[in-house]
Amino acid sequence: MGWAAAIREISVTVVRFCLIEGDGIGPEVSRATLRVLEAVSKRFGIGFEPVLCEAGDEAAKRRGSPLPEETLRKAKEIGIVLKGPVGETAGEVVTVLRRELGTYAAIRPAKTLPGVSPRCGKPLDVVIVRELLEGVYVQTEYVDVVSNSFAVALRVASARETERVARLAARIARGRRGIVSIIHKANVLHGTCGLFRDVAKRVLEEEGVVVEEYYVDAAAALLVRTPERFDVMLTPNLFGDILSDLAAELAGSLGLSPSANVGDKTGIFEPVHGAAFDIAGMGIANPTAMMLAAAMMLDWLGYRDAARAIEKAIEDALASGARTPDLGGNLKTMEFAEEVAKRIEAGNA
Ligand SMILES: NC(=O)c1ccc[n+]([C@@H]2O[C@H](COP(=O)([O-])OP(=O)(O)OC[C@H]3O[C@@H](n4cnc5c(N)ncnc54)[C@H](O)[C@@H]3O)[C@@H](O)[C@H]2O)c1
Ligand SMILES: CC(C)[C@H](C(=O)O)[C@@H](O)C(=O)O
Repeated sequence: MGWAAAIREISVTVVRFCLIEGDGIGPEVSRATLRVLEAVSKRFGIGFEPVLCEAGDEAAKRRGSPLPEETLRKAKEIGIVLKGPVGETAGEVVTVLRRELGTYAAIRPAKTLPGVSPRCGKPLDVVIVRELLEGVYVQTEYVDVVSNSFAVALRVASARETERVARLAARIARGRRGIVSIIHKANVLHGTCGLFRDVAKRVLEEEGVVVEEYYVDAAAALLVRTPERFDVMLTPNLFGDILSDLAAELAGSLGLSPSANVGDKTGIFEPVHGAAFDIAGMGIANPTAMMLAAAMMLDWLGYRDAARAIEKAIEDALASGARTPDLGGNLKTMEFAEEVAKRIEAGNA
């Protein structure tokens, strides 16, 4: 995907990572992704050492906590997490992991892949760069417990976090069309969105990329009407959450988009989608987003060829007509995984 070179360049022979399978379809897309990593291992000789860590709704039932102490300790010690979606406890797992590992930006590509019909009639190819530690995600809320009729949430924006996520967006943009669209709502939220817009604009101009800005409501409409006008979209936390689901679905399916949540030396790689309880246990979930999350992990670690092989095998499988029901096909999750894995093993992806 060409974004990682600017972030980190390390070389390891065995990739040790925490694997959180999660809830709902999480274990299904995780198993499919492990099959693809097995193929990568055969083809490229990279060793993988997934350290199974529990987190999510099931962990809460079994261990009394959605994010057991042991999981948090291992995640911080290893610093690399590949995770499936968790369920209703996401607010106690995902947001805490992001804060504890200091992953300040979510890089969320949404791209219409070969043979996939975009939902808006036009292909989409955008990267959402989402600030990931601030906004309302500081999760500081006050409820008037006496009347139970009033609640207030804190929203945080700092120059420091805005600046580093903007510098990352600029680096990503330089490897693409050189344009960053700042998404905000500074016409109403003069303080928080105003700061985000002003700091981001200054930094992006310093970085020498073309800067555009859009109010988030219009950006949502324009993403559907004229997706080609966007390339890299830099967003505050909550807007990025919403727009990345929209972009993934417009590109073809929520099952297609990965997220690389990166810190200075830590990374959490996950699909954008959730636990999809409505289809869990049916073996029909699209594992592409989680496979692409694994590809982003490899890219970030410096294994460009292996990452590209996963992307190419997915593209080739889709182009050949292999697809899961969300894309109008009838393949099961593991059948699609086999289509991808065999292309990697054969060496023609
Ligand atoms: N990062 C995370 O761990 C994460 C992210 C989002 C939601 N969640 C959690 O997931 C649970 C369900 O959330 P939701 O229903 O709002 O959103 P969702 O993303 O799970 O599902 C929305 C719709 O998209 C479909 N879908 C999602 N992923 C798919 C895939 N890979 N293949 C095919 N179809 C797919 C689902 O079937 C559903 O119709 C909630 O408990 C939520 O808290 C977790
Ligand atoms: C589940 C939730 C905590 C999470 C978020 O809001 O960030 C999810 O929607 C995402 O996009 O990763």
